[in-house]
Amino acid sequence: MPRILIKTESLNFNHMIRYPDLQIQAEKLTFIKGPSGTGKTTLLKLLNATTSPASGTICLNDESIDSIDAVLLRQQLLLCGQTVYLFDSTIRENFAHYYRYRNLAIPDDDTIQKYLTLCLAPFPLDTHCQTLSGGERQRIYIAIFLSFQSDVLMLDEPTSALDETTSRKLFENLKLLMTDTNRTLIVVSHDQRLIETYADAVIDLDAIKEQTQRSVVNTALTQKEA
Ligand SMILES: Nc1ncnc2c1ncn2[C@@H]1O[C@H](COP(=O)(O)OP(=O)(O)OP(=O)(O)O)[C@@H](O)[C@H]1O
Repeated sequence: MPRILIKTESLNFNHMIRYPDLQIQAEKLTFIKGPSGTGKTTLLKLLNATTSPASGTICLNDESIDSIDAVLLRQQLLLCGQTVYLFDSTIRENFAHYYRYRNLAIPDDDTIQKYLTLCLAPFPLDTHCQTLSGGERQRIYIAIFLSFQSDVLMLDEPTSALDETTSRKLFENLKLLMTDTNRTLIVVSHDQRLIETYADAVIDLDAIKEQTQRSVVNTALTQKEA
C-alpha cells in the first residue's frame, strides 16, 4: 500500500487559488502540470512554507507543517526554483557557497563530481559558471540541490533550458537515484513527453480548475498503475 507523505485540505492561496484536496505519495515521482498562472509554483512554495495559505492545512506524514520548524521543513522538502542562482565563480566554489550558507560540510571533489555526472554536467570543478550555457548552468544548479539528499526534492521547471534528449537522460538518472534511495520527487513541468514516460502520479491543475468551476472538487491525484 503506497504511503501518503503530503496531504492538503481546503488550501486557498491569497483568496485567489483554491486547490482541491491533494495527496502526494512517498517515494514516488509526482508531476504537477497545468497552464501558466494556475498555481504550480505557488503550490511548491506552500508545501515547504516559503509562502502561507490564506486558509487550509498541509500535513507532512500526518503532522501539520505549522508545527514543524520552518528551517527543518525546508531542509526536508527542498525546493529548487525555476530561476537559476549561481555565483560568478567556479563550480566548486558554487557548491561551497551553498553548503556554507547551510552550515554544512563542503563535499569533496568526488562527491561533487558524482552529482554533476548524474545531472549531465561533468565539467571540471574549476570551470567558471559564467562561461557556461543556460542549460549547463541549470544542470549544475540542480546538481547542487540534489547533493543535499533531502527526503523530498521539489523541482520547478527543471528542463526549461534543456533539449529533449538531455531532459530524458536527466530524468532517467533522477528517477533511478530517488528510487534507489527511497526519496520523493515532485516536479513542475509542462513537458508532456517527460510526464508520460516518468510520472508515477500527475496533479493536473487545469483539470482541477475545471472541476472547481463545476463545483466537483475531488482529489487531483491520477495514479498510474504500478
Ligand atoms: N506572492 C504573491 N502574491 C500575490 N499573487 C501571487 C503571488 N505569487 C504568485 N501569485 C499569483 O498566483 C498565480 C499563480 O502563480 P504561480 O507562479 O504559482 O503560477 P504557475 O502555475 O507556476 O505559472 P507558470 O507556469 O507561469 O510558472 C499568478 O496569478 C500569480 O500572479
